[in-house]
Amino acid sequence: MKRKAQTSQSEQLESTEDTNDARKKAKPLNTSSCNKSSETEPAFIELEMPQAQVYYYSSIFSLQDCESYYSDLASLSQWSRPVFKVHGHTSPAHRLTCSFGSTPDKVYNYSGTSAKVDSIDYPPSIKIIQEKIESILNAKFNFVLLNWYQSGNDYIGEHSDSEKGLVPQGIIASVSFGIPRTIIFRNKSDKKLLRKIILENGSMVIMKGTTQRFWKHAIPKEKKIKDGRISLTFRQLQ
Ligand SMILES: O=C(O)CCC(=O)C(=O)O
Ligand SMILES: [Fe+2]
Repeated sequence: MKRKAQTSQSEQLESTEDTNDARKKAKPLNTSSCNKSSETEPAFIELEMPQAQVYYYSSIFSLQDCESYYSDLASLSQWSRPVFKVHGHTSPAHRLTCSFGSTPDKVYNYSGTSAKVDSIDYPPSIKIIQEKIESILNAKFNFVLLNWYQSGNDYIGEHSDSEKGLVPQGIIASVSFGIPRTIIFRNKSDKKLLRKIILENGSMVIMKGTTQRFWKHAIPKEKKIKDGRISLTFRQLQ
């Protein structure tokens, strides 16, 4: 495997300007397939991305549930602002995070910091959300990292989620509540190859297989946005 392919979240301190520019240039959603919605299996679309497996489920939660989950999650006591240490520089993240895991020893290392389990007691709303997506995906998750972008000034820079500590080629499922935000995917070898989707309230995007190896992703700044978005990124840690 090429070293270049093994990039990690340490790249997230890159300038956001490129990514913002990318947001304007990226082709809107390209879909290669769409399944039919049913009670147990909601509709999803697969993005046309070489060497990646990315699927988008537009609304798996009702509007009413979305509102109540957003306010439950926003009132959690565990939110904090991570500080990244890269090459001797420290820099506070432009978002808040917190994490929950099945055992206290679960740690997700990234970008000179680590997401340690804040609690093994999952708040009831997170349990319900997790059960729902586990049944849709027929998969189990043992760790969830939450991101709270309080306005369009908050963002996550381009990165791929480190395979270290994650089940190789496992699933990362990101569930969104609140104001819609754009996610941009950029191919690592053909940097002009971009894809973007709007992550709507109550939606889920999943990345699996070789996605992290060949693509980066980012939630760029969108300065006009005044409202918040909370994402729950469910992960499979080893
Ligand atoms: O907010 C999101 O949906 C994505 C966050 C993300 O990429 C991450 O936590 O690694
Ligand atoms: Fe990520």
